[in-house]
Amino acid sequence: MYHCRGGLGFQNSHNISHMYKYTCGLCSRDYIMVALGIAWDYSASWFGCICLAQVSSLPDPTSSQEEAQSIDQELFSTAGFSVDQLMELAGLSCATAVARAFPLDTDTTKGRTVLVVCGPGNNGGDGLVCARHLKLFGYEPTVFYPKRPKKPLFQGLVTQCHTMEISFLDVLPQAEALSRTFSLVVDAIFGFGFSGEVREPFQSILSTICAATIPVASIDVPSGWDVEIGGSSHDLNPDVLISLTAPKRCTRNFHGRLHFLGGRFVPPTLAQKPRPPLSEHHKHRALARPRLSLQLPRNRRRVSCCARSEGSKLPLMYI
Ligand SMILES: NC(=O)C1=CN([C@@H]2O[C@H](COP(=O)(O)OP(=O)(O)OC[C@H]3O[C@@H](n4cnc5c(N)ncnc54)[C@H](O)[C@@H]3O)[C@@H](O)[C@H]2O)[C@H](O)CC1
Ligand SMILES: [K+]
Repeated sequence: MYHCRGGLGFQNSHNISHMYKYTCGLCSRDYIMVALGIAWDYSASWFGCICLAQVSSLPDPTSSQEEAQSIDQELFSTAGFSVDQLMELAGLSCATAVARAFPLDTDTTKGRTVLVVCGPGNNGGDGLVCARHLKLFGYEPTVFYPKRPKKPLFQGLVTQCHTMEISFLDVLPQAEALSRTFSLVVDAIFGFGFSGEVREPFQSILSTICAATIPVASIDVPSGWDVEIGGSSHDLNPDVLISLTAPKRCTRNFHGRLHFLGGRFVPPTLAQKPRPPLSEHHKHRALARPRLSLQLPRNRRRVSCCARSEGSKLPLMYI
């Protein structure tokens, strides 16, 4: 399949001799259309135009929920990482992305106050680490952590936040007060472990965040979105998304301002492996081994052709 459209689908045409230069309305690449055969003299809009970027030749740069979970397991097993190590790197990359997307105004305290809302799983753990690093970067993070797992890992992260003099809220303010008090919400409620309908108290929490007028930066997955499909118009609409390890399928429906790819811990050997489920990959006929847009060290961006989040057309910023 090609990015195939009639002339109306393209913008910025100008005549170059007998060829026409177009920008593909789907992938924004420039390409030359040469008029072919009997239709040589006809107007460009008459033609069906073929963008040389074939849809099927681009590897799918996103990972399914199952793939994300299997990569996660491999990182812990064959790659020898511990969860707290990965969480530290994930949380640090989230704080770095937030600092890039919402830089501090050095003259005022404007934009310093960040509310980090943490969920009951590892996504929430990333949020706690992110809060700690934000504090070190000069922000004033506050954490709301309504469902706290009893595991030592999470208890330790809470203690670390307390030691950093990060305050915790007992109750989430109403949307208006929240928008007045904070400049930004970091959404660390759910990541790739989310499924089904959002249960309380998180349904009400998400409604409040949606009703607030301040920007949201989501960690890994916009909370409440189906990891594969995405969200609806009633759901969270984050300004910034920080995907971890690999963008999930739902990021095709992300239309925010900035999309980062963080979590710099994937060994190249793991990044180059084809991913299950193979049945899905068989759909991409032109490619025997589709590769994900996995996070690699800066000097080894072997998958840089995927550095674009398909669907949203936003460039991925490696952090
Ligand atoms: N390899 C990596 O990229 C790493 C990513 N990390 C982060 O970990 C999360 C995934 O963590 P996990 O604990 O598996 O899942 P979640 O945090 O997304 O959520 C699980 C949590 O949520 C509850 N839950 C699930 N569905 C619902 C629902 N419908 N309503 C209410 N509650 C729900 C469930 O019971 C659990 O308690 C990943 O996204 C990254 O952010 C790691 O930090 C490092 C490695
Ligand atoms: K999230």
